[in-house]
Amino acid sequence: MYQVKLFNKISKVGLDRLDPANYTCSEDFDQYDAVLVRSAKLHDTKFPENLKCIARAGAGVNNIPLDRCAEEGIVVFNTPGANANAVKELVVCGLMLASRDIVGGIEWTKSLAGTPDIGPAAEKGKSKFAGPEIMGKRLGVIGLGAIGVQVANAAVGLDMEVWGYDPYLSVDGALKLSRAVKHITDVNEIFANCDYITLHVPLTPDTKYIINEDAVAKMKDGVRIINIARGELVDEDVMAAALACGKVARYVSDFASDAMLAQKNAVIMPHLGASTPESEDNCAKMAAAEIREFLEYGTIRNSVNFPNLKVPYEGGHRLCLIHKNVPNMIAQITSTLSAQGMNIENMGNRSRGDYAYTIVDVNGVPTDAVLDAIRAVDGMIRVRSIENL
Ligand SMILES: NC(=O)c1ccc[n+]([C@@H]2O[C@H](COP(=O)([O-])OP(=O)(O)OC[C@H]3O[C@@H](n4cnc5c(N)ncnc54)[C@H](O)[C@@H]3O)[C@@H](O)[C@H]2O)c1
Ligand SMILES: O=C(O)[C@H](O)COP(=O)(O)O
Repeated sequence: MYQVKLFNKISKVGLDRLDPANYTCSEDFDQYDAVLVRSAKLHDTKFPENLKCIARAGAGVNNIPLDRCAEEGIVVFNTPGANANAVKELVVCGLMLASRDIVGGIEWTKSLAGTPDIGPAAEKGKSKFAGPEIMGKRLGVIGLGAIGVQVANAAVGLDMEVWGYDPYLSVDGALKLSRAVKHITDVNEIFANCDYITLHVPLTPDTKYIINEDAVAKMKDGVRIINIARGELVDEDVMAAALACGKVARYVSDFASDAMLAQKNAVIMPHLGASTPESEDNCAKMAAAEIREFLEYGTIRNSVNFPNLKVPYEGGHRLCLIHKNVPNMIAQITSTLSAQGMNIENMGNRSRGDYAYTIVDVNGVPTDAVLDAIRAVDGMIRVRSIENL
């Protein structure tokens, strides 16, 4: 029986994919084999020794200590693209919120409740909330991954002129991107030329404060910025000053902070990007499938800290080995197994940065002595023997 610790509320549709005959899910476990999480911060969480994997039902993994997990042989997954449509829809809404003062207008209209002749009174005040159309304006999309591509294509459909920047654009992303999107290779061109800028990069040490004093100084007066990606991508001191002087006409963000809530021209939402039943279900289903494939077969799919690897199972007993990516590991694994009298029926190996993953199917159930001998190989991080495969 595998125990799955829930650090956030996870859609039932996903939890239902974890067969109760083999899995129990709870928020209360101290010992657990797997974690299901959304945005809960795990940096200060001490993980139990039996934790094997963490599945983030969502895209951003900045809430998870990826390096520590890699060192401890804990595989971290996310669910690429599973909430991209939900975010794209909120960004389209964000373009409108960044244009006309829709929120201010709604609040003001509410304040008229009970006013005699409310219709004409509302008409009289509406010009305060007017703003430009997006058609024909230039939108800069920074980050062309699952979300950025969808946002860029949707904005083309709304007759915007779209510029896109992503130095690591994948082949898949390029194939999905509308040909009408102008590919930009220097982010400063986006800063200098766009009327609207939307952020779709992960939060990493490289992207923190991508919107900083230099970037804002290059921007057009009255630029409108949408940030449904992460609050820390924007230096809020800089943004507060830019909003106060009108350099940035409006900032639409999905991340609350006192500094931004104090700004008249900031529209702040409570991290609503992925909060649709469809995307919550999609993310939870994908995350549950990743946990099952890993715990039951050793397959790694959509990991953010280990290589992906699937070895078709054709019989034998499966060993899953997480180790350092250093010379001689495979030779040591195979020679250790053969010294213990075991034959390798099938195997696969992939590496990623400092780490590697090997799946070995052997011709019998390894004894504790065999497992201990493999554990003793220099550079080995974790040895798991899959029972009942
Ligand atoms: N508000 C929400 O609820 C919500 C929901 C989903 C995702 N997000 C955020 O959006 C981010 C992006 O999500 P995604 O699903 O598109 O992820 P993704 O991994 O598919 O795309 C990220 C893209 O950013 C690119 N990138 C990385 N560094 C870059 C840089 N310095 N400049 C330009 N591009 C760079 C990558 O090459 C990749 O194509 C997530 O990491 C998360 O922080 C927020
Ligand atoms: O990175 C993500 O997927 C989003 O920020 C969604 O976070 P949530 O699952 O906490 O809504």
